[in-house]
Amino acid sequence: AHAWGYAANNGPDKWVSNFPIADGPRQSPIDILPGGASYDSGLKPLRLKYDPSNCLEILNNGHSFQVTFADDSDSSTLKEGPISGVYRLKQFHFHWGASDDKGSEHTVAGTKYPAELHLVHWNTKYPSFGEAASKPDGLAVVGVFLKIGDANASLQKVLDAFNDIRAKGKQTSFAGFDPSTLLPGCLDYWTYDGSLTTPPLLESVTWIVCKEPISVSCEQMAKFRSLLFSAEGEPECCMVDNYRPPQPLKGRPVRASFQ
Ligand SMILES: CN[C@H]1CN(c2cccc(OC)c2)S(=O)(=O)c2sc(S(N)(=O)=O)cc21
Ligand SMILES: [Zn+2]
Repeated sequence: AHAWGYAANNGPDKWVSNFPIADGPRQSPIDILPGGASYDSGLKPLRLKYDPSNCLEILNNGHSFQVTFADDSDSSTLKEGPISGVYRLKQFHFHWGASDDKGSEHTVAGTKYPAELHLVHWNTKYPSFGEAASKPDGLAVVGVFLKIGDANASLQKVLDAFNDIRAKGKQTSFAGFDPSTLLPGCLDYWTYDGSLTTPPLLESVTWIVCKEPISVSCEQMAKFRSLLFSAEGEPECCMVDNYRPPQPLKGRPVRASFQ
């Protein structure tokens, strides 16, 4: 069986054959309707504390690129917000389009952004990431939209590492990066119960989607699109449109931390 991807023959519409949960009750992403979200005054502000010394490496996994963090202590964590307990940062990655009119996974009243950042955290009530990944409260992913504007100096540090990871399977050390420099100034968010947006599509994610986007320049978007889905020695295939479209809400409430 060929591996999953984003092409016509192995893309989002085909995932259900190997991952039947693709048609499950709490799939992600979704189209967020601000008018349909209910303000919940009980929602706390997000409490994010990241230690740059936990930053380990950057790798091209053939679906996206990700920056991986050491998660053997509570030094890079997400607390409060809609969650209870302590969740540890495992990795962050992005999804983007072939052009600036698409690329995000979540949409806001149908609006697509050119890219979306995901910061993946796991619940330390479970012994490991792998254990947590299959539990209904196992993961918490903070989503941040990218919008075309000024060049983003913090993002540029990540893009400068791309020459070493152009092809699938390439990785290189990446140290001392503080992911909080990728967060918007305002941390107002929407939250709902969902899933991973890629196989295995596990329904274990508390989604926390920031209302305010961060900026990215056109030139920086071009750099994202210079990565390859393909491995060295294979026909080159540009890594673009690595996003799953919005999935049915199926009656789920979407709460807002702001009025
Ligand atoms: C390939 N992408 C996923 C890889 N991971 C995963 C998760 C659980 C189990 C597993 O294999 C058993 C792998 S992951 O947790 O790093 C995430 S987070 C995420 S998203 N876009 O919803 O934020 C997609 C993936
Ligand atoms: Zn993602």
